Amino acid sequence: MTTVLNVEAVNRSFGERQVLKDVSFTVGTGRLTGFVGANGAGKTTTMRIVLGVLAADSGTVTWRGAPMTRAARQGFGYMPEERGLYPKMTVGEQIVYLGRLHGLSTADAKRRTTALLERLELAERAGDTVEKLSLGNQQRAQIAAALIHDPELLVLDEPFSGLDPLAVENVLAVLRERARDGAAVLFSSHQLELVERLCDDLVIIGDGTIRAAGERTWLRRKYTLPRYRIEVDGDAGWLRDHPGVTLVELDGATAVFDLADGADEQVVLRSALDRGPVRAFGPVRPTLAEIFREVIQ
Ligand SMILES: Nc1ncnc2c1ncn2[C@@H]1O[C@H](COP(=O)(O)OP(=O)(O)OP(=O)(O)O)[C@@H](O)[C@H]1O
Repeated sequence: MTTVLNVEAVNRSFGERQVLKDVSFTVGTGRLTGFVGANGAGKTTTMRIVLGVLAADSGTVTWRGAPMTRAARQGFGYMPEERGLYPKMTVGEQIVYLGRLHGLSTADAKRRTTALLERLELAERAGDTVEKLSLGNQQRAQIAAALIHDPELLVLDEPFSGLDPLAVENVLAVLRERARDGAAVLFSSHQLELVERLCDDLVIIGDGTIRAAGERTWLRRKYTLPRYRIEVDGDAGWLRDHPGVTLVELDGATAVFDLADGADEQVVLRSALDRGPVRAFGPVRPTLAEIFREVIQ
């Protein structure tokens, strides 16, 4: 991965209220980076600053190691929170028009629009005005608008909200293709299960402060408690009296337990094997929702 976007020590206030406090994180090429946080945590404000729609009070945003320029931003794709397509223009015309604004020839813009609408399963709606589309299809049209010029950086504010599960899969596949082709993708979402499933990297913001950031698998390991799950034949109740073990859950043959500092899970496994077959044994990794709850406290 190559880090291309670097947000460093960004602060921003509205009136007396500081809504971003020393916000720092990076976004790399070829990766999907999920930006998660509660309502009002500062996601949209951060994205607007990255896109230059809003100025930071202090701090820097660099692109490929250099200060952000207007030219660099022209190569970005942005799907803002307040969706901005013209309601009375047809979807096809609108995407072609946006492609032209980004410097594409008419022929190229048309060719790309056809391919993109096809890929987003919106080809049949190309001749419809935006106001006639369902909300989910309007959303897909917005995504097409952000993608028409093959942006190097895609910044999407809640791209999955309001999409049905099949549309989520479709949009997700499209974003993955873009990442695979070398784009950097940053998107915000409230849907933690979704973010957990699809992101390579995560940035968690709470009350204007970055609470955790990094590779998803690394974050999950980092926040893993010394917690284990075991499944045996018969009853696992004997674990209750095992040194170093605190039972969290016991359901017949299955148990979840925490280990005291310095205790060795292999000792517990051996004790279990001494009693009979062990069907499953391993660490319990926290879900993103659990990490989120922990770091947002
Ligand atoms: N133009 C503005 N003027 C005053 N306050 C603002 C402005 N824009 C945002 N805020 C405040 O800044 C805080 C952060 O808002 P922001 O929209 O960045 O959060 P968010 O994480 O995107 O939330 P949501 O998930 O609800 O969209 C909020 O308290 C919001 O009310």
